[in-house]
Amino acid sequence: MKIYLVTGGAGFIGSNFIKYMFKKYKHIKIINVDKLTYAGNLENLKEVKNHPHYKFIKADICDKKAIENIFKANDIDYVINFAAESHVDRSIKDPSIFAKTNVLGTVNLLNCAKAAWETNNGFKLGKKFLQVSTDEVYGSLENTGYFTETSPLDPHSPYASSKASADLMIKAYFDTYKMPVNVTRCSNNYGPYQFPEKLIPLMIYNCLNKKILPVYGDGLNIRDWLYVIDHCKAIDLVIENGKLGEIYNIGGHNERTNIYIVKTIIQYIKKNVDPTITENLIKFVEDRKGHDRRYAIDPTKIRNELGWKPKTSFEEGIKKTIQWYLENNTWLDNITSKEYQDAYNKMYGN
Ligand SMILES: Cc1cn([C@H]2C[C@H](O)[C@@H](COP(=O)(O)OP(=O)(O)O[C@H]3O[C@H](CO)[C@@H](O)[C@H](O)[C@H]3O)O2)c(=O)[nH]c1=O
Repeated sequence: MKIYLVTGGAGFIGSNFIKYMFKKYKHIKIINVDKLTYAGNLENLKEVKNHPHYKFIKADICDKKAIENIFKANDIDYVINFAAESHVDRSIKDPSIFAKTNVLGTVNLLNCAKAAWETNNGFKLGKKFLQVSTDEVYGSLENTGYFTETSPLDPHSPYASSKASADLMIKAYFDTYKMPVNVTRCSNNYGPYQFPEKLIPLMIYNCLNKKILPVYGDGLNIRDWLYVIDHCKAIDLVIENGKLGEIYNIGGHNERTNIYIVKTIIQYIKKNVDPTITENLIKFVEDRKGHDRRYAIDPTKIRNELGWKPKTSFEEGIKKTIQWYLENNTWLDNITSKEYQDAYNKMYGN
């Protein structure tokens, strides 16, 4: 039975991944290591918490002893490193924790995996370390063009730079030690269980609560949106068939401006939930510092090499997502408790 060590599995993408994998495979074991920061929530995993092949360990990926012990106690086959500080605005306010978790945490995981997997004749067969990275490492595009795996690294925010640094450490472990690794670089994800600091869940939550919808700058920045389950499928394929040492870009050609996203959410909620909601809730606020203009992924490589293609269109995915937040308002209420409210009130008033 293959054993997966999933880090950050209590977060948005990690928890969706664990549930996806247990649905798809009967005979796998998953160990979920999560520090449970504000963005991690065991509620996200309630469906699998009693699964006989699932184990949760509360630990920080920077903690050498804790991670070493996991490798000593289990013959881990795959590491999927989701654990990261992921929010750009937070990184602009306080970069240090991004450098620590995203860079040093990754290096600690690499060292522990290397120690467990390396023999005198190279690495044990069948092992793999998959680093879950981001399209933000490529920087920003103007109106045309796409990021490919060979686009130069040009990160701008402390978050993006920390992820690019981690990617380069992965490269070093492949080039120097021939460690079995892959890097995936995905575009913006959305879907159930996303913490409401990111654009889509924040706008849904605020709209439902008739709060201001803060749009940065002119609202014309573009992101390439992918439904989270399509990302999970891509990661599974890269673990199974990705060529060692390779990078795979993941994206579904769903480019939308931020203002389009916000208006789509308003229209859906107005039509289906509360007819009194209007676009008057939109407030154009000060732009994010160093705000990247456009991200757009060229997914040709993963499509041609591994046969991946996204299943969920943006129109379908956004409806499913809004509907999920509507049906799970207790999840939202719990998660948007004190920390969120304090931050919101500080920025925009009550
Ligand atoms: C939170 C918020 C965001 N925005 C804008 C900023 C961006 O142009 C866009 C999306 O913002 P965010 O949801 O923070 O996502 P973004 O900065 O693109 O980064 C996300 O997508 C990346 C992948 O591209 C991931 O690596 C990051 O972890 C993830 O946070 O919406 C607003 O206009 N108002 C807001 O309140």
